[in-house]
Amino acid sequence: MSILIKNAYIATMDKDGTGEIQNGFLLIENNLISQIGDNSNGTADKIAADKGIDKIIDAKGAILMPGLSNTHTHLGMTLLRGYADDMALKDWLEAQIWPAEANLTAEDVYWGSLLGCLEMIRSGTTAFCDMYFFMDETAKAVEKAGIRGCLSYGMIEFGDVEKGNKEIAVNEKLVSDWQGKANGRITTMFGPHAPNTCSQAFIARAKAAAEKAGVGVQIHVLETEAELNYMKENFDMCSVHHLDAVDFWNTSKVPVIAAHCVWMSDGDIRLFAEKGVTVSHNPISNMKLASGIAPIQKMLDAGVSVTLGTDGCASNNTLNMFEEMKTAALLQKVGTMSPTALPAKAVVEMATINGGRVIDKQTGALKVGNKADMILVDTNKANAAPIFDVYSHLVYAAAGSDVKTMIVDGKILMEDYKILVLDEKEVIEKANERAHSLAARAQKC
Ligand SMILES: C[C@H]1O[C@@H](n2cnc3c(N)ncnc32)[C@H](O)[C@@H]1O
Ligand SMILES: [Zn+2]
Repeated sequence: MSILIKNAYIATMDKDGTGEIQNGFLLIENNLISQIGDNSNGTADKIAADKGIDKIIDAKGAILMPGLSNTHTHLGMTLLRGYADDMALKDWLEAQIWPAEANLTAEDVYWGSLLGCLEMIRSGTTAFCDMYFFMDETAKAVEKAGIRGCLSYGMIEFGDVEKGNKEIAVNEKLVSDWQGKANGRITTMFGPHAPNTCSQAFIARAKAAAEKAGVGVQIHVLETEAELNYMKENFDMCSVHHLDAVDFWNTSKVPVIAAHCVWMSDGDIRLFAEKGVTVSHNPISNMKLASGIAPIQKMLDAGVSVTLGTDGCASNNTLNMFEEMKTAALLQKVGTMSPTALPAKAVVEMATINGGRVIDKQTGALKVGNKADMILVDTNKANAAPIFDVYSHLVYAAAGSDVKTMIVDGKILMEDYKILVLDEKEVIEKANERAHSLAARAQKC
């Protein structure tokens, strides 16, 4: 299968390469990008005449860019969108979310995950990094929807060794069953939940298991001031140093993603930069739960690789990375009282190349040899006139609903706003049904 995209404004997001191409073309052969370049001399038409191309997309009036990577989700939780709002994290989890999740079934997570995939396709996310339960179901949804997913099982052990053994075994099975499946679109990680819900010994075990399996690890860390205080009271140090004591942040063997990182000290930031930890910044969730403002500009200045995530749909309440990009930029500016903090291009890099490469090294930028994961953003829109700077447009003016076409691993998932891989109506209906049934089981209704 070959796809030739022509007449596009291309934002390659290739940090060492091309940058932007005003009138560009891009050739996809099988699942890889095989050519990319300037089309002002009609190169695309010459390629089409020379080679038999299966599909030609005229992208005039659109921005072609890498698909967005959402590096922190709980996809099955999409069923809990709007289930409990306007609460602080601890209360929200303990009084509302965990009791609801105690009633989850595999079928709930399957339809919740498919709904999440649908929303991600519609709003430009080609890859995501997940931590949840019944992960076989999320894997099946990813397989069907055609996007890219890095899946971990959310392990909560609360210092119970027996429970810890079971949790590790479940995550190990996820890795052995799904790593590399769907032509490599599905990858896996280990997901110890957080330093205040899992013991230090358990988190160290999870890291060792990840290294043994050759997959990454992801964790929530320093999300709230309450976590920081709890760690200081109980261990006389913050979460970052508590885990550094067992060498958790060492990334020489496998990648480590730290979600939230709101309450990081300057020393914690230096340590993450030295160790090569990837941070997943979740500004909307942090604002909604009033967790605080992560020092993202400081992290970037220190050389930390920062990416963007939505968190679960119940604390956001969407999976829309365009909203996340705009919020990230605005929050950092108001948080530092500096309008130069987190400029637009840095935000787009967080959502594309930085996030992409932690999920799959061959994604996140449009360049020859990378996997063909990309989107077309429609600029035939009132909110897209005029465009003086493509990054400014993408962060401050574009909407997730401007995404008109998505290709993942060389396959078209949405073309001209039409979803080709899922029955949209069925997914929405079934997800609604499962959500209301879950709420009834959890005695919410
Ligand atoms: C994997 C586990 O993480 C929970 N979860 C969802 N959102 C957050 C958050 N912002 N912080 C911590 N845990 C969260 C899920 O509800 C699930 O219980
Ligand atoms: Zn989370």
